[in-house]
Amino acid sequence: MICFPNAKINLGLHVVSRRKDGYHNLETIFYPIGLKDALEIVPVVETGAKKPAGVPEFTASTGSTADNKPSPGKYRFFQTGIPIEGAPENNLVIKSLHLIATEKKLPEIDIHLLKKIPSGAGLGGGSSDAAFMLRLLNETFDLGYSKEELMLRAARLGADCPFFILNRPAFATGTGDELEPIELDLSNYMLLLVKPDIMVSTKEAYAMITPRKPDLPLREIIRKPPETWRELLKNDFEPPVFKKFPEICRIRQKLYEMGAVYASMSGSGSSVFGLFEEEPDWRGAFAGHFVWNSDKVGR
Ligand SMILES: C[C@](O)(CO)[C@H](O)COP(=O)(O)OP(=O)(O)OC[C@H]1O[C@@H](n2ccc(N)nc2=O)[C@H](O)[C@@H]1O
Ligand SMILES: Nc1ncnc2c1ncn2[C@@H]1O[C@H](COP(=O)(O)OP(=O)(O)OP(=O)(O)O)[C@@H](O)[C@H]1O
Repeated sequence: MICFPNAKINLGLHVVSRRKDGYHNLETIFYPIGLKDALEIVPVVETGAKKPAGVPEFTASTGSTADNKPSPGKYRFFQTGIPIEGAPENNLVIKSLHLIATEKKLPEIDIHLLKKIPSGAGLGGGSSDAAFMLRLLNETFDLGYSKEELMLRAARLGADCPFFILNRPAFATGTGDELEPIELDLSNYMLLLVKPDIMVSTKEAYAMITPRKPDLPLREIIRKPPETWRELLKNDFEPPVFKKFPEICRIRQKLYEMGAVYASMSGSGSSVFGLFEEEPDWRGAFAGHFVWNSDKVGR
């Protein structure tokens, strides 16, 4: 079975307070977007033990036998597309698998991850893969977890993960795990997403912030038309991250110069998105950067 883990953007983000566990309470709006990875699991009985055709690299062997044949209850992990930092066994997809394997008996599987969502971008790419892996295992092997049970398990894998189980526009509080779906439709806007060649560590970004109560609650701002957001909707990560990486600030400025109704960094960066009423002339405008566009936000 195959699925397509999507990215998210944050519409406003207030870091409200520091918690005793070292994490932070925040307020943000999560909005799913159409930039997607592809994630497939195939029970080995269907593929035999051969390496799948067209996959250039065998990237992980944890749990496999020396000749790369999976042993019972084990897996093989194939990753293509954008390379992912770190050892394959630390991939969030594998962490999801391990989490479920502590509770349920799973057959041997081959896992294929095609990475299209850049990392260190504030787009939640790794978190989405983790959440979709939980969903995929649940559906493929009929494990019987409810959505709420999956969300609780997702929260153990990362603060952004529960959102991707819900995967619809939501107001988030707590560490990002308390989610309330909201009615918000941006499909009349075009989205332009720009990710410079800068990786922002989420942990470091939080360490640069002095938490504070927001001037205006996000819930109120988001009800106003996007044309008013430029003045009202703030991402608390922007000032410290812009100071450290002025190029990210320049990208936001450029998106406004190109006519964006609203432009902001997503999450802790480094990607920046702009909402447009009409498609701007963006081709060639961000040479050397990762650029993605969609004629309807959310599709
Ligand atoms: C910036 C956001 O993307 C906004 O949606 C998220 O808050 C980040 O969520 P995430 O990447 O899933 O975060 P995790 O992988 O759970 O945590 C990475 C690090 O970020 C910090 N962290 C994360 C979430 C949070 N509410 N408070 C934190 O202080 C912690 O230092 C943690 O060690
Ligand atoms: N499946 C995965 N895809 C991407 N990164 C992964 C994955 N599994 C583990 N990681 C690790 O997580 C780190 C952060 O990747 P991620 O794609 O979640 O970026 P992010 O933009 O920081 O996300 P967020 O919006 O949650 O802050 C990567 O540098 C990588 O080491």
